Amino acid sequence: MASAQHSRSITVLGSTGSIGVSTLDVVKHLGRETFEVAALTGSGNIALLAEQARGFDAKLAVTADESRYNDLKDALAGTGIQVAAGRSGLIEAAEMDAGLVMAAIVGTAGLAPTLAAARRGADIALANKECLVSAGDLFVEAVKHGGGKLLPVDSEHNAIFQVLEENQRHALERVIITASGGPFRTYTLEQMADVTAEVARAHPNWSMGLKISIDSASMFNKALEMIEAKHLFGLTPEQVEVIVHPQSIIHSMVGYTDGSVLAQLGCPDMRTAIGYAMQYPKRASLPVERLDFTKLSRLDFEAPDETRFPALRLARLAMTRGGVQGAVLNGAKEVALEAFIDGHTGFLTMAEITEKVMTELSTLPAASSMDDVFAADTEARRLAAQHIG
Ligand SMILES: NC(=O)C1=CN([C@@H]2O[C@H](COP(=O)(O)OP(=O)(O)OC[C@H]3O[C@@H](n4cnc5c(N)ncnc54)[C@H](OP(=O)(O)O)[C@@H]3O)[C@@H](O)[C@H]2O)C=CC1
Ligand SMILES: CC(=O)[C@@H](O)[C@H](O)COP(=O)(O)O
Ligand SMILES: [Mn+2]
Repeated sequence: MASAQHSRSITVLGSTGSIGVSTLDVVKHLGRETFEVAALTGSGNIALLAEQARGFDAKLAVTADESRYNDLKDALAGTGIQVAAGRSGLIEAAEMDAGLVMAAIVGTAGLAPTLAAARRGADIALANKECLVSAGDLFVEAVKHGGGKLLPVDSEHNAIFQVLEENQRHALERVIITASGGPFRTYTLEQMADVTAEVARAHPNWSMGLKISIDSASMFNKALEMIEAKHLFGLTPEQVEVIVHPQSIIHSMVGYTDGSVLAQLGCPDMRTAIGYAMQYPKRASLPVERLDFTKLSRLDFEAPDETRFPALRLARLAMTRGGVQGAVLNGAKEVALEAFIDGHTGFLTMAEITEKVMTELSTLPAASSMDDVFAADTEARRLAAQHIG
């Protein structure tokens, strides 16, 4: 007799964002018998958060924005769904008893709640690359210590995770991370100098949140992903390669010592990576577009240009220096990115500011605890804000 399947409980941190919405779409597709929703968190988009909480029968809904607590409370009045707000609300959501937590808050704001989930032993489906960029091996250790699995969601890392067999790790030579090159792949530095956030956010292949879209345009997204790969897969900086692949069909590759290169391909739809992380080690059946090779005219590859996209060089510097340099790079970049979005600084200035701060904080000692990571992040933000003026 077939045994009844118990559904797994999932919490989605950042459910109102691009990854969050795709995650709930996968949850809906897989059905109640596969996943039930524990907690959902958002920030400013209260209407969507309340709609999701009702639709998925969540136990808890949290807005990160304390000033919106009453709005959320009103929107969920009479439903029996618990409501919370602010940093403590995010931690409450992360600490609820869900076996799987999708970490899809954008930026360093995602680190503390994701850590809380990791420490209590949840499996972490990790979209929030900033956790690994800032906290590096300390974050990996926290997940290991908690006893949960670390399941990469970022498309490139999910691709590597799909093709990297644990019993072949001894023969792993390199990972080759693909980069679309973003909307300014063919621009000169002069052309990039005057671009606006509105133009920079238009990614050629992926539909994503505002910040990661602009990071793709500056290739800071790829810079973060290089550092993310180093920590996720225990690589040396030299083992992390980047290749520009404008079509975003190959999501990344693994090169072995026998010369073999294994790749994962698919249409650019995050539900594939999300579904793989959610159902690992099984595979879900998902309603995503299938690759039609007869319609793919070509797959192109170009060497990355670190002069036009200095973020890549800064990532290599951060990886080589080690310690808290990832936190410094990311903290400074986040402040510069906000300033660019608000029209207070230029597109190219983002890398200039980040590099200045990395130079100023180049001798910070390695982190022995998360407090050191948060301190490095705070100091990088303070200096970046000073440079912006
Ligand atoms: N989008 C993508 O395809 C991919 C994204 N990623 C990574 O996943 C993460 C999420 O990206 P994405 O979904 O695009 O981002 P979005 O901007 O679309 O969504 C961000 C989510 O975080 C919430 N949020 C915003 N600010 C805060 C805060 N201060 N505290 C707590 N929650 C907050 C937002 O709430 P609200 O909207 O209600 O304000 C929203 O739920 C990022 O780290 C990104 O780099 C990685 C690979 C691909
Ligand atoms: C979908 C995803 O994982 C993004 O990180 C995407 O890869 C961005 O594309 P590029 O940074 O390569 O332009
Ligand atoms: Mn990615």
